[in-house]
Amino acid sequence: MEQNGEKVIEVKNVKKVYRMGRERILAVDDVSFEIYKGEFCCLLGTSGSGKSTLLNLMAGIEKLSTGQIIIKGKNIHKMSEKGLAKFRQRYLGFVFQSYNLINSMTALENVELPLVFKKVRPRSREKMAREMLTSVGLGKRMRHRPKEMSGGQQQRVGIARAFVAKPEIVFADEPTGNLDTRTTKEVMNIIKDIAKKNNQTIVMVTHDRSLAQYADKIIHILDGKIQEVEVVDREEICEVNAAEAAQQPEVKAVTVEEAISKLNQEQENIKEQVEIL
Ligand SMILES: Nc1ncnc2c1ncn2[C@@H]1O[C@H](COP(=O)(O)OP(=O)(O)OP(=O)(O)O)[C@@H](O)[C@H]1O
Repeated sequence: MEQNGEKVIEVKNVKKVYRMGRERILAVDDVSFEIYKGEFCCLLGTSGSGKSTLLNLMAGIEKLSTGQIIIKGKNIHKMSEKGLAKFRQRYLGFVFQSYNLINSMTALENVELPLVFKKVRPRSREKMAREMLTSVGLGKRMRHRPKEMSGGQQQRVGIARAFVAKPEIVFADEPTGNLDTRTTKEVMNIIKDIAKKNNQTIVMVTHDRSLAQYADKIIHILDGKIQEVEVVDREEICEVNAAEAAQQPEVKAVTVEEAISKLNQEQENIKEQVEIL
């Protein structure tokens, strides 16, 4: 189908090969597509189909083997590391399945983080972060740390952090993968509403067919290849009919090893934030 508007992302004949000793894994196999400004695009496929690899290539987190990825007219894989980091700060936001919040920081401080990297002044960045947290319904949770919030609330902090600097494009990798059905709906609606209001482009990876109903474009991936591109007529989209039974929270004992591993993960998260944001 012909589409009008500004092409914000062009993926051209992209391949990604991983080498594991003598084994060669073709994770993304000659993929081409375009995403337009303001589109909500969903990369849909089963586990191991190559969705996350493709998203990471589009976000410049992974290096491609061949092909081109053009974002806002710029070939991102030709940029220097510094140039790419600046480009990400300016144009891109990220939402992760495991939230990737910094546990030692409050919700407010987590949301302020991209603005710190953008060198926004403290007073303005606090105001922006407060407004963003209020808009995702967390006006009363600003001083809470991630562990003092539910999974859905943590992901709302993750969304506030991804959108606070008003990036043109937000990449989301299984953003509701750890949430129950009711919270998934809330989180998806928040992402969709904020993006529509500001004409932001969303690229979301999921294996969950029911989430594709939020998208304008669904790219079906199988074995690293595009099977089909569906451009959805928004008027025809109907509400998900999924069961709303909230899951029972899991009670789990934590061993000393698990606690140490969590602390190490925390360090990794901070490092990752600094690299990505
Ligand atoms: N760093 C890596 N090194 C080697 N192989 C990898 C690496 N990352 C991914 N792969 C392989 O590439 C293929 C695609 O993986 P990818 O994570 O992109 O799939 P996915 O569709 O996102 O799966 P899931 O939904 O389970 O996350 C898989 O066969 C995977 O084993």
